[in-house]
This record gives sequence, C-alpha cells and structure tokens, in this order.
Amino acid sequence: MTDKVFNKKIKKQFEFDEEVASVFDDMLERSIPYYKEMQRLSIALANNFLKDDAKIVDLGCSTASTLIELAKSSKEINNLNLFGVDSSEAMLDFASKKANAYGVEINFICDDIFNVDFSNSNVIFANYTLQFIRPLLREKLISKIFDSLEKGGVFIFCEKILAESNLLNKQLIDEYYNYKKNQGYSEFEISQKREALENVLIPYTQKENEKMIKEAGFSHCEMVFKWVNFALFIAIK
Ligand SMILES: C[S@@+](CC[C@H](N)C(=O)[O-])C[C@H]1O[C@@H](n2cnc3c(N)ncnc32)[C@H](O)[C@@H]1O
Ligand SMILES: O=C(O)C(=O)C[C@]1(C(=O)O)C=C[C@@H](O)C=C1
Repeated sequence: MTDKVFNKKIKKQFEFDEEVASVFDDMLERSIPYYKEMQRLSIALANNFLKDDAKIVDLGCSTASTLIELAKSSKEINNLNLFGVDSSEAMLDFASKKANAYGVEINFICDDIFNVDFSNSNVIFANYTLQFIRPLLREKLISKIFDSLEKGGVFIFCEKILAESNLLNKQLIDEYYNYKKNQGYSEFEISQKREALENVLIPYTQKENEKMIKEAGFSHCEMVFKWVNFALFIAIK
C-alpha cells in the first residue's frame, strides 16, 4: 500500500501505530535512500559471523523484513534462532503475517527493548532504531547490546546522521528532501512529517555514534555505507 500518512494535517507526533504500520514497507523504501542496499549489506555482513544454532536479534524489527531476508539468504546454516523485538503491536501483527507467508520462524517479542533479555546473541541488528531512543538512554542501550553479545559477536546498525557543520547539515537535508520529492512525496507531506518527527527522531553525528560504540567496549567500529545523511555501521565485540 502507498504511504499517504502525511498527506493530511498532522494532529500528533510521529508514532509507529496501525496507520504507519499498514504502509511501512512502502514508507521505508521511499523515505530511506538505498534502504534495500543497506539491508542487503547488513545481512551479508551478518552472514560472515553466523554459525549453526546462532542467535540473531533484531531490535526495532518493525515488519521483520531484515530477519525474513536473512533467513532466505542463509539456508545452509542450521537452526538459526531469530528474535524480533518491537514495542509496536501493529508492526508485529504485520511482521508475524509476513513471516508466516514466507515460512520463516521468528520469535516475536512485543515490549520495550529495555525490558527484553536478549543475552547470548551472536548478531544484533538495530536498523534505524537507535535514533528513536531518548539520548539520555541511548548509551545505556548500547551497553546492554554490548553485554548481550557473545565475544566475537557483532552489532549492525543503520542510522540517519547529522553533519558536523551546520551549513553542510542544512545542505544535506535539502538533498535528502529532493530525494523524497523524487520518490513522489509532496512538499506538504515532507514538511508534515518533519514536524511530526521533531524531538522523536534524534540523529547523532557519525563521530557521536562511533564514540558511543567505542565507550561501550566494542573493539572495532566501521561505517560501511553512507548516502548523504544515512549510514550503516558494524561493531565487533
Ligand atoms: C524505523 S523503524 C525500524 C525499521 C526496521 N529495523 C527495518 O530496517 O525495516 C523503528 C522501529 O523501532 C521500534 N521501537 C522504537 N523504540 C523502541 C523501543 N524502545 N523498544 C522497542 N521497539 C522500539 C518502533 O516501533 C519501530 O517499529
Ligand atoms: O527522517 C525522515 O523524514 C524519514 O522519513 C526517515 C525515517 C527513518 O529514518 O526512520 C523516519 C520515520 C520512518 O520510520 C521512516 C523513515
């Protein structure tokens, strides 16, 4: 279904509710440049760290696209244990229908990430999820992710990011809005969504993300892909 959520005057802040969930796959593909490529890369990188019986957790899994694609791409690995965590019931309704349709077994947990025990993981994904975690809690979450990984495990995450310079930041955001226009979003839809996301989606710079990762104890962190204001990182424990 085509995303028309912000085609009308907004009444509330952005939420992962039933309306957003019902068009979310279209929203992501048209709102995040190279969404599919960053997902493909996330999975390809994860595959290098997978072995039989591995535990893989997707924090903020939304409609479970990443876990479903991962299951399809790693058929030669036996007994993958897939966990999708999300606090939006609406997202997980779509996720479980999609997983059933693709015949992929995923354990879905509908709760806040902070309440869920995902210890002994081999791979943890959080694609476009950290940006929705309050800055005051973000470091605590990164530490929890670090503690929950087995040694040698990896944390793979994508984020919307800020530039260091205010001038460049404005230019990069203009470039991003041009991308959205080319995807068929009107100026009105773009500005309504920008307002709805204010103080809800809080991006960090590349350096801030890397600093947080290093301070949690990860031995390596690489930015693997970047388009203007979106980036994919991998961190190794
Ligand atoms: C932008 S979406 C993630 C997209 C998805 N990872 C993908 O690549 O297709 C962010 C998701 O994180 C979930 N989320 C945000 N904060 C959360 C929290 N504290 N606990 C659990 N889920 C959360 C939202 O419900 C939403 O589904
Ligand atoms: O920043 C924006 O305007 C976006 O539309 C990006 C973004 C994201 O990065 O998660 C914001 C909300 C939705 O989850 C889909 C895409």
